[in-house]
Amino acid sequence: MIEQGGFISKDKEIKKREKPLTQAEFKEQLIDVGRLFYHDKHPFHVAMHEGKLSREQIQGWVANRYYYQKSVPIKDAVILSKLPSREFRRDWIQRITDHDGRNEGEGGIEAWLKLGEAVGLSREELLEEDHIVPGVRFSVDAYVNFVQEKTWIEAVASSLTELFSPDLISNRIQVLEDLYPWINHSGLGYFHNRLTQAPRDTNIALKIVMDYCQTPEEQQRAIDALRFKCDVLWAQLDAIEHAFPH
Ligand SMILES: O=C(O)c1cc(C(=O)O)c2c(n1)C(=O)C(=O)c1cc(C(=O)O)[nH]c1-2
Repeated sequence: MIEQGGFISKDKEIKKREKPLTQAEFKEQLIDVGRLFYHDKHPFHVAMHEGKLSREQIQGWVANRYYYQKSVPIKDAVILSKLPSREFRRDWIQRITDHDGRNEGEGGIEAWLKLGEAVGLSREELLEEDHIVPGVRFSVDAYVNFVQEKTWIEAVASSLTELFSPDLISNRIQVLEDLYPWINHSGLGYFHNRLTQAPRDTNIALKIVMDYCQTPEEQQRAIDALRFKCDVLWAQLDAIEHAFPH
């Protein structure tokens, strides 16, 4: 099904389909994209989970991913502005509050700054963005541009990588606690919070995508959007790995 170089030959068949996939087939296709292309399989994550990353590599990852963290609520604000109903907006706005917080000292970005401190980086270092490498900036910006340029439903579909994040993140918490004893474990709150936030968010997003993608073309565009997002996550790790080699 997957060819080396990243082509799913199955996709070509779907593009030619005249009938839409059933709901079950459509969901299976989405899950397949994650199974094949999600960043849990990236060599940098694999090395992290084997306890093989140095302090500098962990710090490089945390400092660079700060750029993703700070950009996520911006892309969600773009999606919010495009959603077609107040019911959808009521749900989606929660994502922005989760990251930005309602008050000073709250929210996911704040929690990420605390993670920075837990791995030995000052808040200032993260906020100044001195360690962010071009490939990370480019890939994250590509995600924000994608949701700006594409239809609202493709933008929603691109968030579905989070279907796959709870397994990765719960393993990551265990790994960071067990294999990196120099990290201050009280700084891992960000990841604990995502374990409830991500499933809640993806239940909503998946239902919207399943309900609204009815034609073969709409279904294919959602699958492609999810594949694009996997590439965004993968490209970030490529850039981090290159800047902080094993
Ligand atoms: O640590 C991870 O592996 C990971 C992955 C993802 C993802 O799969 O997109 C997100 C996050 N974390 C995350 O923390 C987060 O807030 C988030 C928001 C989104 C999104 O696309 O809206 N993905 C992710």
